[in-house]
Amino acid sequence: MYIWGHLFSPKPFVFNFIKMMTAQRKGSTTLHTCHKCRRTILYRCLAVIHTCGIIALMYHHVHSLLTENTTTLITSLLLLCDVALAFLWASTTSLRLNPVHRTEYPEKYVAKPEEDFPKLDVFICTADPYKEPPMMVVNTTLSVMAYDYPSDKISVYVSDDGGSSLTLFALMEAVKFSEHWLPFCKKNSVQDRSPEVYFSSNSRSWTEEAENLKLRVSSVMTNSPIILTLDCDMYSNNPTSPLRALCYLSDPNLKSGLGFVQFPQKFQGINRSDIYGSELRRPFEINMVGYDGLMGPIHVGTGCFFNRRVFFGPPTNLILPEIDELGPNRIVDKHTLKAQDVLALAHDVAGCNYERNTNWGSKIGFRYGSLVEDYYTGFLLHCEGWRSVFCRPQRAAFYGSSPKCLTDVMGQQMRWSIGLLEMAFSRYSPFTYGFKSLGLLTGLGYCYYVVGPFCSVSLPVYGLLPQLALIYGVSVFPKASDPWFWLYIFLFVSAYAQDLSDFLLEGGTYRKWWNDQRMWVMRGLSSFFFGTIQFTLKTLNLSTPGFNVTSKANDDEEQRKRYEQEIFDFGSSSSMFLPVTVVAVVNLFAFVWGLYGLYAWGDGFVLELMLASFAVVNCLPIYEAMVLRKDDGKLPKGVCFLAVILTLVLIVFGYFLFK
Ligand SMILES: O=c1ccn([C@@H]2O[C@H](COP(=O)(O)OP(=O)(O)O[C@H]3O[C@H](CO)[C@@H](O)[C@H](O)[C@H]3O)[C@@H](O)[C@H]2O)c(=O)[nH]1
Repeated sequence: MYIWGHLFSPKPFVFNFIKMMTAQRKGSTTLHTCHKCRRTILYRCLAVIHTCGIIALMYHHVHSLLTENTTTLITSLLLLCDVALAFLWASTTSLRLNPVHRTEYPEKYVAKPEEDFPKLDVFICTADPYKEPPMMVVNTTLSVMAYDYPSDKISVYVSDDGGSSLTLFALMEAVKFSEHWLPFCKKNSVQDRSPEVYFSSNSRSWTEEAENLKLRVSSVMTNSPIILTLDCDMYSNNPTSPLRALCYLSDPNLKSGLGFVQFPQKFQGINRSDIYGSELRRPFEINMVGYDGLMGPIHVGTGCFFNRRVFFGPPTNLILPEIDELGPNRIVDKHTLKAQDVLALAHDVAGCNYERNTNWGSKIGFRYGSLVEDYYTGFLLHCEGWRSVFCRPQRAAFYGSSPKCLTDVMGQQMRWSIGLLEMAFSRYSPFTYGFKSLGLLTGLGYCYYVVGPFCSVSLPVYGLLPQLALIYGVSVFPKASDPWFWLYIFLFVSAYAQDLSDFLLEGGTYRKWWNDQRMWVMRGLSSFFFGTIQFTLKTLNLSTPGFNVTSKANDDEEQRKRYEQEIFDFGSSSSMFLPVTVVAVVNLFAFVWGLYGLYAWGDGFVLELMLASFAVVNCLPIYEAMVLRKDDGKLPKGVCFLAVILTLVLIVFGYFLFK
């Protein structure tokens, strides 16, 4: 672990941007404001109507089960899937009932005396110099060191789980460079403080263990009351972020119970219509404003300013660590920083075996037990009674890099789904734990993520069963002349319309929404599907899924071109896409067959046909990658061949099910 920051000579800090804004806002002393989103009333009304629709659908299923003997298995399967989807809808809706938007006024903070600027420890983690190029780590480090904040109060702790000499060397060079870079940025009011971004801009104008170690070492050396956690690729894009966080963390009305201020994750280099849904707008922005009106946003691992006290028990019950030097309230004299005994202790608490027989990871610090340690830790902190705040300045606070290859996107989501399943089946499952302390809406909101992998059951059923039924002329949905037909239409339109409006109201576009909803289905049929299998194998002790670091490097020129041209890249190891390819082929077959059937069977299969046509439109990139493309990003012949074989097997299986 390397430590930089206030080891440099302190430079006077200049708040040009802030001074400018101060002139505009003299008078009021409020550091932040919060207002409810205007859509709230409409959303609440829609929630009531949609709930009635879901109850009616359940009644319809149960009634069919009791009265129609022939389709018991099919109706039971559809009922099961609808229960999972209804729960997913309910958990999303809990986040639509009280969304809020906040504004903070960092320009007012600057008027405060210097002692009101608490010390800030920044934790940056890296693990793999191939997937996370050292220059990326350097840029992130320099960008936070150049915050509009007293330099002598910032300490940066970088941990490298890969132990790379190259990363170490790059950081040592960065230290030398920072002596020029920091004064330059502040003197010239540069806003892009990641050198890479600044120089490329034409305007010129596992981790939680890696985390607890930094928590202890920083306790010994600086013990700053505020901690910022960052992934190595998340550079600072807004130098006022610490002051914005302080607008909340220093507020006497909030401060005793405020655990953390979470900024959204934003990504650079995403193509125009975001074909892989990489902006992750729903988890990182839409849902966050919903959580913010309840107990506060979930923790998403990076871009988060913590109150150090949050790691030592509930707000009303301080849990002290095993040695006094690690306590959150101890004041460290900066002159002792380089003392031999301090360094020796820092070395000691960083040891691999230090945590044995202690509360680290269970009652104090970041919590162990899931591959989504951020979500897990945030959940337990909220259960302890801590609150959080979502801070989304107009100029994005941080930018990171998102995977640009579909296989990497799916790999990352698969890891998340395994982590979420670990949580779902743990003692601290959001399904069963915490409702009492969190309240119904926040509790349901936390379930939103853990219920996601369970939809990997609903999607194949909805992607295959009605289509196979259509092929054999068996109807599983009501006919167009049946009044229940309109219930299905209503539920589909209502759910999708709400999803679209969420997206548009939080700054998305129609094209991005379309791609995002397609990725939701693709994730369900690949990442979540294989994640569930991996989790099952892990539970049976047959495999141990690890933390496969997401690649942030993008060296493949052809792949980069395809991404920029918005062409799907299925990569070479495409077995991950077998289930979704099978679903694509079955739906195409059912769609063509259903069109013919429309003449032969009349209006009996309108819903089945609509479903198949919706799937076909969504699967257009898959058909293209199977048949029309010749480049390296196409679906390999082996996967296409297997998909066709499996489709035939399913059609034969359908014969026994429906005939
Ligand atoms: O053994 C490890 C593995 C990862 N990392 C670092 O952890 C960070 C996140 O890893 P990444 O591969 O980028 O994971 P993502 O899935 O892209 O990250 C999201 O999801 C993770 C798991 O929920 C969170 O830890 C992250 O903060 C969050 O941004 C990176 O800086 C890595 O260098 C380590 O330090 N040690």
